[in-house]
Amino acid sequence: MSVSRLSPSVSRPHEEQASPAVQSRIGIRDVTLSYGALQIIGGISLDIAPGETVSIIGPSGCGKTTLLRMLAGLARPTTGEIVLDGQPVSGPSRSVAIVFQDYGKALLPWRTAAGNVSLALEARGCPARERPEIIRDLLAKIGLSRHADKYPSEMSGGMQQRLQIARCLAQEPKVLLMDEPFGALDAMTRQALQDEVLALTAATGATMVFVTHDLEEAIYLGDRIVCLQPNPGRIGRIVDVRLPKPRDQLLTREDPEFLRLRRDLYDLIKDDHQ
Ligand SMILES: Nc1ncnc2c1ncn2[C@@H]1O[C@H](COP(=O)(O)OP(=O)(O)OP(=O)(O)O)[C@@H](O)[C@H]1O
Repeated sequence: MSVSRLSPSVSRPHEEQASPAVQSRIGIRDVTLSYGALQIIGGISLDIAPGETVSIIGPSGCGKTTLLRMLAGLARPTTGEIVLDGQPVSGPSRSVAIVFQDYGKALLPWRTAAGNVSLALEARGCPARERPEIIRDLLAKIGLSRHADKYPSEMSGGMQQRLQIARCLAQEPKVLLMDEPFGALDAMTRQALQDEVLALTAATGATMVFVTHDLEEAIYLGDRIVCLQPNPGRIGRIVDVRLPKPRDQLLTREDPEFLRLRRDLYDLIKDDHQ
């Protein structure tokens, strides 16, 4: 499905568009996490609808990464459970992909761009004869067609991050978890990648949880924004983003609703820091 075929809609567009095949529902049920006596996450419950994008914001140390790691099956809740399509998450799964900010560490330096994407295909048992075409398509989608034979060290930060995203997409994840993936990139690259990720999740129907410190990014990408509060990490507020889709870097950011949300969230974050 091409993104341009998606009709613009307002409230909760993810529930109104035609459903692509791979959508997944996430349930976070009374989840706590403690390291020894220190409680990091204190009782979070949240349902994330199939195909929905939820942005997570909150002050440093409030547990955003920890929550994402639990969703990915990389950390276990101390109490409560995470449920993916009705099944408790008990460890990492190929249907859940995670993109970290630190793209340098996520890529294999001894493999080319094509080789790094191939890794995900190999892991999901994709036959060797089918891989070249899929790799070509994915690299084209993220604008790296001409760089297939380059090694990560020969690529810019933005290119490496796009490659990490392509590798995650090769996994054909039902759930895409992103932990400040664009934090280290310049503004133009960041906006281009925001649009690429939105287009790709719209096309595949993947459910996305996106952690960011950037309020505008949270609004631009999200169907909802979850604001976490610290000590221990818990949900302070959930904000619906009723902005038309597909989003547009100029029109969306000029929309009065966007500006209202930005002001609201700014006030909220400011209050949390006082
Ligand atoms: N393995 C660990 N052992 C002990 N404490 C930990 C561990 N991992 C994280 N923490 C603590 O848990 C808290 C939440 O960390 P987390 O990285 O989830 O926060 P965050 O909201 O993602 O922060 P930031 O915005 O700075 O990335 C922090 O106080 C951190 O020091």
